[in-house]
Amino acid sequence: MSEIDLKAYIRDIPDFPKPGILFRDITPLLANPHAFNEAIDQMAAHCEGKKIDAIVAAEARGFIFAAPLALKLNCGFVPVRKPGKLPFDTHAFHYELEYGSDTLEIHIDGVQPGQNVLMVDDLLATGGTMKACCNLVKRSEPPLPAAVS
Ligand SMILES: O=P(O)(O)OC[C@H]1O[C@H](OP(=O)(O)OP(=O)(O)O)[C@H](O)[C@@H]1O
Ligand SMILES: Nc1ncnc2[nH]cnc12
Repeated sequence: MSEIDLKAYIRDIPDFPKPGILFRDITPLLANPHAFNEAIDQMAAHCEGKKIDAIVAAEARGFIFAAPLALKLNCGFVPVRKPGKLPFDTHAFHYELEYGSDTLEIHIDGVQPGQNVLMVDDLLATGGTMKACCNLVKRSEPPLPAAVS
């Protein structure tokens, strides 16, 4: 059992970036290697006994947790990025955020059919980013070829 209270490393900033938003600032946690490591360990503990082939995460803050977790779980890391950043063919999904809207993209071959995928992010607010990532992964599964007999 850890002695580290991870919540103590998350700073609340009222009215950022807009009035009415309580921003959960994770930079104090990232600045402390013990707290950061503990956060990754706790995420990994949730995955114990599960077969995970790939982690999908959205830039930018999702990457911070997804990359070390992928190494720890010995699985692949599939980036979801803002438009125009991925060089190969992409699927795109438009979604609403707590303070705006955005589009995210994934490479069409980022996730292979049949893979067990873990979605990772630093935080859920409306859940819009997570939902967008789920939609992108669903679209990555090419339809099954028609069956003939
Ligand atoms: O549940 P939601 O309402 O979707 O909000 C959570 C998302 O918002 C933040 O990302 P943001 O788009 O601000 O980008 P950033 O990671 O580049 O800061 C955060 O890192 C999550 O991905
Ligand atoms: N309240 C919040 N704090 C930090 N990041 C966010 N992304 C979306 N909503 C957020």
